Amino acid sequence: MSIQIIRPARTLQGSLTLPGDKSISHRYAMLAGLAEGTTRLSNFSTGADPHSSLACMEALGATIVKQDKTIEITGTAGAFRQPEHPLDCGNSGSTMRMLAGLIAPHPHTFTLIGDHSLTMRPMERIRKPLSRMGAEIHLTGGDGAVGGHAPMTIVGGPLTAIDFDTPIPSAQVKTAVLFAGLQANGTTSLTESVRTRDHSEQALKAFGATLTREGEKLSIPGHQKLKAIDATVPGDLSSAAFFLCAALLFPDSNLILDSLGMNPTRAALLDVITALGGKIKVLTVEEHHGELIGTIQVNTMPGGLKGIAIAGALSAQLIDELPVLAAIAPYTREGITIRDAKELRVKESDRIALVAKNLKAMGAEFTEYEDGLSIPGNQQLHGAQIDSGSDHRIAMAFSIAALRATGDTEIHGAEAAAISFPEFFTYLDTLCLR
Ligand SMILES: O=C(O)C1=C[C@@H](OP(=O)(O)O)[C@@H](O)[C@H](O)C1
Ligand SMILES: C=C(OP(=O)(O)O)C(=O)O
Repeated sequence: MSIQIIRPARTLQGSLTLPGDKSISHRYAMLAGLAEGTTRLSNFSTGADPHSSLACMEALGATIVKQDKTIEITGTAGAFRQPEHPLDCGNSGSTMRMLAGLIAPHPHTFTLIGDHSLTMRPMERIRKPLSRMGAEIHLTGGDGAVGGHAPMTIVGGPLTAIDFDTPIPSAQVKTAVLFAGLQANGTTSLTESVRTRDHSEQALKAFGATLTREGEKLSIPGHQKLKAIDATVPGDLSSAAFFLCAALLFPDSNLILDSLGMNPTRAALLDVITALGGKIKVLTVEEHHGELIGTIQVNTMPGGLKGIAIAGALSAQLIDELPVLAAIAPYTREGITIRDAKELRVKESDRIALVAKNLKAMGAEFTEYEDGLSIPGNQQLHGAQIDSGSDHRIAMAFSIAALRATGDTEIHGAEAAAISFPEFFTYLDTLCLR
């Protein structure tokens, strides 16, 4: 396990191009693997998770050529092969859940495995709709709080369209159903309880699929064929979140981020940054395959950080950014409250418990709830030993809290950052002035 030492900083300045978005990279990798022809993707995510998706595509018969951040994927033209070994999804919930929907219509038996963390995560949420469509899915366990989990076996075959109402807000569950519906008999419809990130809808259209939305109802006809694309993956806003929050901590910070993904279903963080007292200037914005890509400049307004209450749909839309928002909450004036975020307990770690443990280590006061945290403002944190719990977002979130603490902070298990953002510590060092 590696330890990274973070020293307090004086301010944060510079400009960055972020590596490609993790969510979009997964989807492009999977749809390219199913499509006919060779897809060329530049600025593909450098995180380990989307590379787990690529490895699964290779095991299913796609040909992958990697050259730095450019990836060429020659697809299977709709016919995945029987893999020789279990499909290893590593640490990636996105890979396991979305892949399940993609492969379930194929006439093979698939075993999906993952690391210790992924093996603890709930999979019943995708088993339910996919088995309603006719897939035979066996999960492990099922009695504990999490319910059935990996290893998962899928006995694939022809599927039938369903009408599905998503009980929990999850873009991964939505995607599993859409990817299965794309290849099923009939038209599959899906209504979301909360509108989650729409990268799958945009990606499906980019690869040539038909998909419609009427109000909150999405419909996808089955038996559709996909065609390869050329695309550039926008910079990852959830990775940018760490530097955006760091910029808020210092009065004279100045941060420019270019080629950044700004999909409106993903960009709630930009509104939160503004509400907290950050000033965001959008310098450019363009659209590519349905995704907005822009350049933004972030500064702080005089008067310090306000506070915010995050609840309801906003919690779902900000789900991956909540750990870093919680980590900077003590430095705000009014504090930050996060509710309706129970999902955080079943991510790569129990993120509510780990945020609480690490805030406490740094000397903060807070209240922990089953579905969130309330963290008062006007608190000075001190350097501490941070436990990442092998969770990338926890390792990075507390590196940001450390920038305004008194004394140095040790991030234990810092290597976890590579799951989504291997360059994180190098970029942080470049941007921080001490
Ligand atoms: O669809 C996606 O790419 C993701 C959806 C979210 O998970 P859920 O679908 O479980 O909410 C998020 O936490 C994850 O990092 C990526
Ligand atoms: C929850 C995350 O990813 P996944 O569900 O794909 O493991 C994340 O990146 O924070």
